[in-house]
Amino acid sequence: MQDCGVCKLRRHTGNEFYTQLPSREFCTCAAVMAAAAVESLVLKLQDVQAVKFGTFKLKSGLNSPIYFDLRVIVAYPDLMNQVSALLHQRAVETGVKFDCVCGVPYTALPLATIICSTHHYPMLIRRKEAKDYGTKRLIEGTVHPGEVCLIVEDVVTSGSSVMETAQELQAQGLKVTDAVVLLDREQGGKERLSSEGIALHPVVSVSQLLDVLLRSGRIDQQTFSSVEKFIQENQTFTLAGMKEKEEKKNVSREMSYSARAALSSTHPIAKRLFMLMEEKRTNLCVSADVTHTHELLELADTLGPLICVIKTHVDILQDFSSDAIDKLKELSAKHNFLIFEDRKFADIGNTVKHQYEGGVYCISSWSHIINAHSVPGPGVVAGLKAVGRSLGHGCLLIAQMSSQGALTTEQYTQTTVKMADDHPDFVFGFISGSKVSAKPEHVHMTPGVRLQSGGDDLGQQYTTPDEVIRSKGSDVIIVGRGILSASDRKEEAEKYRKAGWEAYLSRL
Ligand SMILES: O=c1ccn([C@@H]2O[C@H](COP(=O)(O)O)[C@@H](O)[C@H]2O)c(=O)[nH]1
Repeated sequence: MQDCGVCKLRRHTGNEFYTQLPSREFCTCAAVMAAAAVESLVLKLQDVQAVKFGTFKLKSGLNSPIYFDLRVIVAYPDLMNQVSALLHQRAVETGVKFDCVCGVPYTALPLATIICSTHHYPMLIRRKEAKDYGTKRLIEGTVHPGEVCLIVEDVVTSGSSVMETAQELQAQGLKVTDAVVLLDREQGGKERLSSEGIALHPVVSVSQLLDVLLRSGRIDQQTFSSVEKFIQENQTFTLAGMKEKEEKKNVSREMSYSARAALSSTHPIAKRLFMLMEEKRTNLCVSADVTHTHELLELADTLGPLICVIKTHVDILQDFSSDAIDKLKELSAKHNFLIFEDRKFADIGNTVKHQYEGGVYCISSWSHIINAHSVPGPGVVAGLKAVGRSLGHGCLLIAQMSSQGALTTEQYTQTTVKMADDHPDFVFGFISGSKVSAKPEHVHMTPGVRLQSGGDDLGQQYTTPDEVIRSKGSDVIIVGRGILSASDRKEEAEKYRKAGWEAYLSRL
């Protein structure tokens, strides 16, 4: 029986696991066992040349007296298992609650795989670059928006790789609160991540590593001191830098429509819409809820230069004709706006396919954009996609409704977003009261807009253009009676165009 130098308790050392502390006392307490595990790990890492001393040019251009190359450990299965176990243990010790795990590409990918396979967590894989075919996803695996994802990394210097992965996950609606890392170089990564709301939990810090190597005679005092000095003098995160970044963040909070058009993952219809919005300086969609085709065409011609989209309810036209539709298509080309038939498909895939393609209206032959409720499940999208995708059309899913008492709950909205994520080749955005997807390629269009908030006597609720675009983060205002009931529709439409556009500019 001896006293433990760490926990101060008297413990048996007999046949149990023990380690020799620097103070030459023995113990089996958890803290000492952890210290022993770290010590054994550090020595093994040096044995396999994952830790090197000398002069190494870093990505930043700096010459470093220490270099970590954790890629080599894939050649040592036992070490891979040991590292994975320690990373997992670190996450458990910190009490982090998480639903899934994502490794930072590439070195941490096999580590995350071992953790997930051993402890039965669903894993997500982050691609460094999107494929230019297939789904074009940047995150592979099943994403459940709202779930918490734990990030796993091998080495952290500035924290930027962890941050990039966190941003991709967050863009999919996941929460990222914690990251576990094998080795923290203590150069500001922890502080930087903490400033972004992510707690970093290292298994070993560079100071611990240097201590172990010095104590075990693997490095001399001079090497120890030169690395310590390098770390102190090469911090990547400062309070001044953070303040500057905060200031920049406040100035530039949102991506422009044109930047979003340029993203490779943006759907062709969304690209066209973003580009024409920027070109025409308008995010106004007029809801042409009129009952005669002459009025529809007059509206399209008069308001054409002021709008990005004309929204129709073709089934309220009393004199629908394919001739009128041909004229509407001509006006769409003349004034460069898109046509959106607000049909709100909501049936099984086979039925919506017929409704979209055939019947009296042959919607797929003239409408660039259609929309659908997600309530029937993914079949509704599959049915519409079977018709519209090859025609280059796109679909908006109804994630929220503007009417009082709408049944579009938070969970319904999230499931709708997931459905959109599963069909990026056809669904390019949402009908919603606010931004429901963090993906910049998604377009959000909001109905129930008027210059004065309020409502009608049938449950419609109105929000102002500024509130919709600036505060709620939507992209397009859909205005019907706000314009249609004005004595001068063109003058009124210009007021909405201006209000919507100024709100957009204010968030850039
Ligand atoms: O949640 C929704 C979805 C669609 N609409 C449609 O938008 C217009 C709004 O017309 P206003 O005259 O501006 O109220 C109309 O065509 C609705 O069918 C919506 O209002 N809310």
